Amino acid sequence: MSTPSSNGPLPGLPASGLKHDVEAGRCSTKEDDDEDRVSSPPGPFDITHTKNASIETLKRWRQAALVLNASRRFRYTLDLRKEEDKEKRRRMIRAHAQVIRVKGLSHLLKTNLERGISEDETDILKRRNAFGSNTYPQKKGRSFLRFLWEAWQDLTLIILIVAAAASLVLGIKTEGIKEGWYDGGSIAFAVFLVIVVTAVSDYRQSVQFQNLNEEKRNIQLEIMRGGRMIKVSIHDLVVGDIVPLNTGDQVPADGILVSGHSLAIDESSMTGESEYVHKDQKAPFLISGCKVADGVGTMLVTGVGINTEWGLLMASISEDTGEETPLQVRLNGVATFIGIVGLAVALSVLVILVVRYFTGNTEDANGNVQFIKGRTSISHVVDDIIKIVTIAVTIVVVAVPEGLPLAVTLTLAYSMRKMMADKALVRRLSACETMGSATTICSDKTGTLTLNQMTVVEAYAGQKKLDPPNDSSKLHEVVTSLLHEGIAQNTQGNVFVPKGGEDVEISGSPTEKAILSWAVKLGMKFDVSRSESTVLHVVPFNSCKKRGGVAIKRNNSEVFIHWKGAAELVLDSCTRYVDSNGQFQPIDEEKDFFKQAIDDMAARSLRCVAIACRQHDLDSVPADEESLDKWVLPEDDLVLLAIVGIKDPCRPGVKDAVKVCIEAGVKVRMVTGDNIQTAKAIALECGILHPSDDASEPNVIEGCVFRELSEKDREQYAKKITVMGRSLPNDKLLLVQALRKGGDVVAVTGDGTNDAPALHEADIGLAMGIQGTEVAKENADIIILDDDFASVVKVVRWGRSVYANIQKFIQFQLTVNVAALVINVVASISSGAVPLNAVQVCSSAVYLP
Ligand SMILES: Nc1ncnc2c1ncn2[C@@H]1O[C@H](COP(=O)(O)OP(=O)(O)OP(=O)(O)O)[C@@H](O)[C@H]1O
Ligand SMILES: [Ca+2]
Repeated sequence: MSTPSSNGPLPGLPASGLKHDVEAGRCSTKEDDDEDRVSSPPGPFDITHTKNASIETLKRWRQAALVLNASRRFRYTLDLRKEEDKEKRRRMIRAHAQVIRVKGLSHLLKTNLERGISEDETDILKRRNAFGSNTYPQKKGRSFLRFLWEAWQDLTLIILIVAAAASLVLGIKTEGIKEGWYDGGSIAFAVFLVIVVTAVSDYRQSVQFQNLNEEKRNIQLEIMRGGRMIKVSIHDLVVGDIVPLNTGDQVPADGILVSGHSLAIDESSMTGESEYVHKDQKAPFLISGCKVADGVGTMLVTGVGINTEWGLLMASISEDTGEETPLQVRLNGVATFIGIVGLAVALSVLVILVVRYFTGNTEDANGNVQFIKGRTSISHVVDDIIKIVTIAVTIVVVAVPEGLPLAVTLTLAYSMRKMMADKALVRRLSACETMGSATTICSDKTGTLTLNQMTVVEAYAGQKKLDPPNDSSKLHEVVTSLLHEGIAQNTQGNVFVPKGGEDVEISGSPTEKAILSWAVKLGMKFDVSRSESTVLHVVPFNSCKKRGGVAIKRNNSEVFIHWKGAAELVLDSCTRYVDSNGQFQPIDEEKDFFKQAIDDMAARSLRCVAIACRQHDLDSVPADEESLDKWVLPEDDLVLLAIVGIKDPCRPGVKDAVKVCIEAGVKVRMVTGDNIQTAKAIALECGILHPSDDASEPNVIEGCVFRELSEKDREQYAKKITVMGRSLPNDKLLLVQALRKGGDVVAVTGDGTNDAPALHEADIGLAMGIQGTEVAKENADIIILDDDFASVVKVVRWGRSVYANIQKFIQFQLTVNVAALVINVVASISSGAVPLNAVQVCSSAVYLP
């Protein structure tokens, strides 16, 4: 498509009049510009760069996207006769507009849409200087003084501060400056200690959370530079980069869609709209910070860092880490309650003692009545009353458990630090304590219990088993070429062959990588296979469908549809297979053979994927872009090409970790999207299931059975489920809901976008740090940085230690407080003196856990 600079005004032409705004340093669209032109302004690097322009531009762009259809339609609907004709033209132009727009932009940004920008450092540096880097200034957290100021604002401490002041005054008054300050001074010192320690602990926590957020934001992503996929930090992204988007990713910068299939974006973080927004040629603008809810695509980065709306938002908010955990809230309540009780008791004692004093019921050390009306001097009375008040103050001080809230804060901070050291990134402090009471863990299989390092170890192609699996010598060329075509085109992965003859680099999801590298060993030339046909439509793999497909048109105009997905499901849609002579044969008699092969592999814990294809009439392929985008690829009447068994070994350490859980009374359940047989085999391998266990329903269950149950039955079944296979994302959610209803405290681990609802619903959601998608992490309370199930167990352990520590401290604190209170009250009423004074009790109260 050439640059249509000479096309002149065209009716209904989308406002793709991209003009490079030299002042703003980026491209903008002129809304009511009827001329469609892509002007060629100076290159992107001789442009000055201003900050707010991108947002303006973005807004204008959004409007522009609306203009693409709405306003134009109004202008031209007046002439009804020509309407149909124009609509046709419009549709055609719209289809091309995207290409023009992206081409124009990529031209301006000196980006190759297929290969990305070059890997040359100076080029990247130039881009960074011209457009900024993809970072934004952090808003500073609260200062230490702020924490200090907040630390004393607590009812128990206020009571103590007042008591300290009263005690100081009374003490000095009765015993003189030299000895009278002891009581008041020691209370003040205890209060001071509590305030400082609380502030220091809170401050450290806030700094820690800030660092965590920093770490969380530093997302690693794969981008295309110089024709190869490379892994970079999100902060290293520059304008002009080509970034592939997959389900679950976060849009890393502002940009425009280059190409995509079924791409749905969750823009709720920016717009508050919970509906997913479909992105295609008509709405190609991608906003930084939003999440990919479904589909795949490729974007061209046009704005980074502070020049995006997301960047501005991030720079203007500071994460609030001041939330109190439920345990903190509860214990604060307890402390306040005890404080109030102490206050009430002290007041009653005060009243009783004063009444007894004035009614002549008290005696001094010599056994004389203290107060005789008309005889006792005023100064004597004042002295005696001060003594009584001192007793009351001491009772208050003794009763207030000022160390209690502090104990929780410190224990939580301690556990959190320990969890961090054990590779668990705590996003919500409350998760630390909730984790301690978890009664069950629902874990997914792939990546958590297994290593997620997949290799094809068995393969059936044509009618026979390949032994070794990458021996293609006995394969008929029809099978080989169909396989090559299907695998190369039907993938979200990539194969890069370095020019120097080094090892090929394969990127993509672990499953994709395994299949691609298998195909490479079978002799597939990725680039060649891809160039022999063009992709018409893609149905990206997702966990609901458990298969992914692609429609391609060969250079000789033949159309083929390739599918790849969960083996037994794809096999069900197959009616034919290719035999050893390259002939398509009906599958009927052989179906059992293939079924047996799948069961066999699954029983040996292999993940099975089937590859199949079918031919399609060129005539029945949707003609225009719009209906092509909505084309539902036929899934039936397939020809089976191959079934592969992929090994994904159990993590070392998982078996022990599961054992620890079981011994600690935490039930481990496996919920996986994989084949039930594979799931069972892995469950046996890592000790979730014992060979002696009953492996029938409902212990081992398929997702489809569970989802059909009534709500009540689900609750019954859920308790017994140990392994759930072939589950849909929603099944996991149903299980968590059922378990919670049954009274369990549920922890869920997950990595995929499909796990997000369950992670959110769980009492504690744990997302995987390496394989986990951004969506999963966003919905989790804790991120397991090394993806290892053993780390999950460590989190449980530290969570429990929070409870154990606090329990011990409460026992200690309450014993001291209640005992001291009772002794002092009884003694003060009976003898008019307190045996335990503030110095004694305060010093024990600030004993720190
Ligand atoms: N890229 C892919 N292309 C085609 N089929 C795939 C692909 N990835 C996985 N599969 C098939 O889909 C099945 C289930 O995938 P799904 O995403 O639901 O589970 P998972 O998330 O990988 O597993 P788990 O739930 O244990 O983490 C797999 O058993 C496999 O057969
Ligand atoms: Ca998963």
